[in-house]
Amino acid sequence: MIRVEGLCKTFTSGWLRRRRVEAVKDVSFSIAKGETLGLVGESGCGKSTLSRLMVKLLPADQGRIYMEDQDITNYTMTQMLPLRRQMQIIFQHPDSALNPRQTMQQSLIEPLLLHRLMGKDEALHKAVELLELVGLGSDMLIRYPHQISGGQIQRVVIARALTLNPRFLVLDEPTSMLDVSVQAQVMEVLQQVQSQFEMAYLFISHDLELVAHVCQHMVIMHQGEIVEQACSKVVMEQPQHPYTRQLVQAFGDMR
Ligand SMILES: Nc1ncnc2c1ncn2[C@@H]1O[C@H](COP(=O)(O)OP(=O)(O)OP(=O)(O)O)[C@@H](O)[C@H]1O
Repeated sequence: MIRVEGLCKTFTSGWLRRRRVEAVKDVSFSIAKGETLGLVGESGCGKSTLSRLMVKLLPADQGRIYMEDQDITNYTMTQMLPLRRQMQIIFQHPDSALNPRQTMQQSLIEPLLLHRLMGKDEALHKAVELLELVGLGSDMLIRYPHQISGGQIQRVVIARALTLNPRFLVLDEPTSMLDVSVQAQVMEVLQQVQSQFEMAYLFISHDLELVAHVCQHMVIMHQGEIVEQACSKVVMEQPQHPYTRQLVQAFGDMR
C-alpha cells in the first residue's frame, strides 16, 4: 500500500542556518493493505517528521515515497489533491483536533462539503452513519467539543478522518492522552474500522506494550534511524540492536 525508500530530512536553524538536526536518516519500510506497522522511539527521534514526510506535509531531502506503486515523491500540490483524501493523520491531542466553535455535525460534514463529494443532506446522513460506526449516537451532532469527553472526541476525530475514505492512516499517539479504559475502547474502534475498510495504519507510540499488542510488525527508531524492524513478537522476544534491548528491558522492568 505505502512504501518509503531511503527517506532523509535535515532541519537547519540558527545563525547562518548552521544548526543541523538530521531528523530522519535513510529510512525504508512498507505497510501492506490492512496492516498496522508500529513505530516506536523516544521523544525527538524523528517519528512525527517521518510521518509528515510520508503524507507529504513536509518535503523530503532524499528518498522516495510510493503509494500503491505510484511514485508520489515529486507530486505537485495539484497532483496530491486526490491523494490527500486517502492519507489522514490522527494526532494525540483530542482537545485541539476539532474546532471549538464548530458542532460535531459541522466538523463531520465539513470535509465532505469542502471536497465537494456530496450535498449537505447526504453528508449529514454519512455523518450519522460514521458516528454509529465509532459507537456514538446522533445526539452528538449538536454538541461542541467542550460538551463531550476526550474519548468521545477522539472517536469523532476518527469518524471525521473516515469521511474521506482514506486508505492510509497515521495514528500519532492517538490514545496517549486518554485513560486506560477509554484507550482500549478507542483502539477497538480503530481495529474494527481497519478490518472493515482494509486501511494501512502507521501507529506511532512510546508504549512498547501497546504497540506489541496491536501491531503485526514494528520498527524501532533511534536518533533518526531505524535500528530494528521485524515482527512484533520477534522484537519483544529476541531484540537485536542494543537500543531495542534497552527498550525491551525497561518494559520488562516496569511489569
Ligand atoms: N520544523 C523543525 N525545525 C527544526 N527542527 C525540527 C523541526 N521539526 C522537528 N525538528 C527536530 O527534529 C527532531 C525530530 O523531531 P520529531 O518531532 O520528528 O520527533 P518525535 O520522535 O516525533 O518526538 P515526540 O515523540 O516528542 O513527538 C527533533 O530534534 C526536533 O527538535
